[in-house]
Amino acid sequence: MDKSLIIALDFAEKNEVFQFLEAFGEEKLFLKIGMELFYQEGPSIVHELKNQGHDIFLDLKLHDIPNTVKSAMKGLARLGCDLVNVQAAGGKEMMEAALEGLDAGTQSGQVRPACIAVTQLTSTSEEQMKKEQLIHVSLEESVLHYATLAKRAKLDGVVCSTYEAKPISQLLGQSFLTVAPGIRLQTDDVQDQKRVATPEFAKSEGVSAIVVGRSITQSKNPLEKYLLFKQTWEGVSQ
Ligand SMILES: O=c1ccn([C@@H]2O[C@H](COP(=O)(O)O)[C@@H](O)[C@H]2O)c(=O)[nH]1
Repeated sequence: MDKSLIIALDFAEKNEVFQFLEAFGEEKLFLKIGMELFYQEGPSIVHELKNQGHDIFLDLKLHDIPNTVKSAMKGLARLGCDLVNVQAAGGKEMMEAALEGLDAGTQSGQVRPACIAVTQLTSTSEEQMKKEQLIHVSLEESVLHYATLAKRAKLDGVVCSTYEAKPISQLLGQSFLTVAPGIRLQTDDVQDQKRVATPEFAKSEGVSAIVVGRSITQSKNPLEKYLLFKQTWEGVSQ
């Protein structure tokens, strides 16, 4: 998990996914399945990609009453994904219930999926947060508050932007995961993202894993673009 480059497979159907993956040959990837793909294809897409040897982040951002989240997580644990998530705004009790569900659904001999909490979406600016969520502290304080709740609930880490990763690690320790979407190369379009950073900056801030979607998936040459991200993120030349 540490220092992973996670590709967000925001596609409408599995044919597009398999066509996209063809360019990567036998390379084992860390893939993120989000709402768009999961709601169309269901659990079978997780099984198919796991069977190909990829690691899976199932990004469904659960947010409901504790009992519902616990039951849902029990089912998700059975899918065998590696990483799942909840919305920290659901509260500590809900996050604890998520872990109980994951523990209950994890088969013997398998490892429980890691569970992280979304703090403030990377598409949210401080101005929006204050105006629309009526949160009257800085965005960083809000993220640190949610991260602290997640840590108290014994989650494995959080989804945050690159800008909050270092303060989170300083406050909650290096082993508490910081997974950062909103990653772009300098020349990429930021689209709907607000708190955006380059992979170089994410690396310098000690982010645990970066999530990259459209900059790779909508590129004319996805493999070439992936390798560019990978080189700057991992510092490995291909
Ligand atoms: O705060 C968050 C939480 C999740 N995401 C997800 O990450 C990817 C980012 O895609 P890009 O195309 O690179 O912008 C996407 O699947 C989001 O659902 C996020 O962006 N921010």
